[in-house]
Amino acid sequence: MDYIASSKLPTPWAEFSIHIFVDPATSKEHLALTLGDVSDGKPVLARVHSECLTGDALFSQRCDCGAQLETALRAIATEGRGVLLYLRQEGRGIGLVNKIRAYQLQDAGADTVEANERLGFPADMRRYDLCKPMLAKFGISALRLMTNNPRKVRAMEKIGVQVSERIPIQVNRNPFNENYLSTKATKLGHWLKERL
Ligand SMILES: Nc1nc2c(ncn2[C@@H]2O[C@H](COP(=O)(O)OP(=O)(O)OP(=O)(O)O)[C@@H](O)[C@H]2O)c(=O)[nH]1
Ligand SMILES: [Zn+2]
Repeated sequence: MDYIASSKLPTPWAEFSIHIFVDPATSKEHLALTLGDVSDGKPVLARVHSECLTGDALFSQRCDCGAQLETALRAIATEGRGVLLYLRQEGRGIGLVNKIRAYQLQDAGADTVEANERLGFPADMRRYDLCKPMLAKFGISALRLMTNNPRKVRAMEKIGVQVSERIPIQVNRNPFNENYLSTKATKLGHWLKERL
């Protein structure tokens, strides 16, 4: 992972620093937002967020991504310290074209996992090994991770990033993402309570 540059990133909640990395293996650009002193060795409040153009930028209610992104940035701002990794693995790694194809299948009745499988993909193709060098750049080795995804916690521990605490991030359950969230719970093993 090649580190390229950093700048200020003012947001409605805090003035973050934004850092751009490029993965030479894929030429993908990945981002990190940091706030405060994250290099003091104490576990850092963190969100490891995979790109969802429709949810993060276009306000889609089909998923919970946009609300999770905002909630995570607000939480980091409130604490005055933290990191958000923004990984460009759209559609759980299948890319934007195939995610919209999967949505088309979902509109016809498939759930998110069945739709991926019908397109010839596993349910989740994401990789998290790139987080290690990104976090190392800021001297971060332990996280208080905001996630409901057990696979993400295991992946962090596998690459040698300690998860000292898992913080639930359940937001924006609505009629349009009810099935998406229940499929996460039943097929992907997410820790999700029935009601928010
Ligand atoms: N293939 C596919 N990907 C989807 C669908 N809905 C959302 N995504 C993608 O799912 C990913 C969501 O990533 P995260 O926000 O890290 O969520 P998560 O792995 O469920 O875990 P937490 O939110 O941390 O609990 C993004 O890459 C989205 O683009 C879908 O219906 N099909
Ligand atoms: Zn989404």
